[in-house]
Amino acid sequence: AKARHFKWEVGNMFWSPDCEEKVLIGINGQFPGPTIRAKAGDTIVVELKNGLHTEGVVIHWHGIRQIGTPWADGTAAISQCAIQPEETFTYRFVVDKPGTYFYHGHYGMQRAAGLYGSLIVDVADGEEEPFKYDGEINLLLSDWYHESIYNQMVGLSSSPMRWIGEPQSLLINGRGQFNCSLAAAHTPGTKQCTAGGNKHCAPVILPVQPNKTYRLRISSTTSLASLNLAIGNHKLTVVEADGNYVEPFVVDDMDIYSGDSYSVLLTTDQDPSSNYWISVGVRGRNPKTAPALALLNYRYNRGFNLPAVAPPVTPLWNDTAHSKNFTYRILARAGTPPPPATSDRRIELLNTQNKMDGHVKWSINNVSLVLPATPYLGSLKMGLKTALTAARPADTFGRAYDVTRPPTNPNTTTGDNVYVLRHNTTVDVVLQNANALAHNVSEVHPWHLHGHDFWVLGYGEGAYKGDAADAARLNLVNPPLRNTAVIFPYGWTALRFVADNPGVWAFHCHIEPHLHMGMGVIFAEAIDRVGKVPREAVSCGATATALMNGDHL
Ligand SMILES: O=C1O[C@H]([C@@H](O)CO)C(O)=C1O
Repeated sequence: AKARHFKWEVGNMFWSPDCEEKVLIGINGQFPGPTIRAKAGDTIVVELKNGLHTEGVVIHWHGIRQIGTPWADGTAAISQCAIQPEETFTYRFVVDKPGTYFYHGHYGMQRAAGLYGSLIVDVADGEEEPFKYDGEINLLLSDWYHESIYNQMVGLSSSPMRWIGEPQSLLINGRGQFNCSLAAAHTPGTKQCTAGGNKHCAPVILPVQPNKTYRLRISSTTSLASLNLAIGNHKLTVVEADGNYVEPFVVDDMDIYSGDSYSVLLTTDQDPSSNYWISVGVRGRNPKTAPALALLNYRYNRGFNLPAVAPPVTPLWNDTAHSKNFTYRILARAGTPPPPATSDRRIELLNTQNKMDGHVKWSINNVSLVLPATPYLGSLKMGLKTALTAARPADTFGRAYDVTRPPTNPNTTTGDNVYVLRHNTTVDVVLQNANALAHNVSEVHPWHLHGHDFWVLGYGEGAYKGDAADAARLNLVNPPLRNTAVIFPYGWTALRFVADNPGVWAFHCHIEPHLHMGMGVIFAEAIDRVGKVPREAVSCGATATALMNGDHL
């Protein structure tokens, strides 16, 4: 294992991801940010300089558990103080497990401003992946809005709320099409996009050799959109999800929610005289965004040789049965550690869209998450009295709540939503979906846990009752290990994890506007066992004051 050093500077820059020039947040003048490639067991060292003019920044290493380094998790107000303009913070952490990961901003809505990139961990020297392939292709998926994140945040926080709406384009490796289609010949009413030369928005062309097997690494850092990916004529064999091997299964198309990552194997066994479409479309919300297209370029065809046939059609956005069919097929590969047979605590989290003084919020057991001025990791480690508000949030919600209807009295409060977890306890979380404020609306929410993988024990329809029928829906034999799991409309999802990583960890809906509107909780885990927090992580707010007054970390 070795240490891999990176010197990065985050900055605003003009960029045209879909050929419309906007300002986004890039790294070292690149968008998306540089890809980190490492081997399992390596230490990653990123010296991150904040080159933004007037705001803080942090970077979260999505899927990396940060075992023993909770201060490097990159969550503003949770694990560290935001890095101020011109300041440098050094992230130092071990990538312990091979897999497909990514990194992104975790302060306000900076992820949606383009602050993201890929993080790929290969097996350690001398180890082998449990499947074979000849080459690799990386697909980092995102969605893109033409309105700045500042407009978006003000709109979401206003009364009445101004919703951000659907994205203007979907991006593949930071490139998308707006107001034109690569497949205009098959898409009535659209203009043909051109080859693009070296423009930021030049279409993605992925060269492959015939009769080989490729590992496609696919991850989604979308702000809002749930995606579906398909490749014309080709089947996909799913082998990895969120840095964990899954029992291989074959699909024609796959759903990818924000926060998910996958590896799929693709064999280039089709007619080599043609190129093939890679199509990424919207699921789960009535789409207003055109699919993003890229080209699988069989050598030695010209790269910009458009397929004669239409791109694969994205399944209907509200075909939830299709989504469930895909998700339920994801099971742990043989050899994955099974979950403990029982748990020590069950936390049931009812997700509701809600109102507060005319503002629209998302709340969890009727409390909407608000982050504090002083990050939790420092304030809890230093034992500051002001770290937590008086009441701990509830472990359950009223069984009488009707999840099939809008809230009868939409009236939420805000709170810190900090759940205190005891070291090495096994925790079950049941995420309960419900009807939103409007009638007959219940949305998909991908929940992401920091600091851990969890086993996805099962899914159910309607209200979770915790009875024998619900228990029978749980898989304790080969549930997949993941860090992101979806709750389907009007349904529930049950997770299990072991609280074996002291730190303060966010657990939240990965939809950027929903987190902004309060859709998350915090797990404060075995704080007394957290190691020495670096000063740079706590040099703000009440922890800075305490340090000046001679308190110790
Ligand atoms: O949080 C949300 O708000 C809007 C809508 O419910 C109100 O405009 C929407 O689609 C969300 O996901």
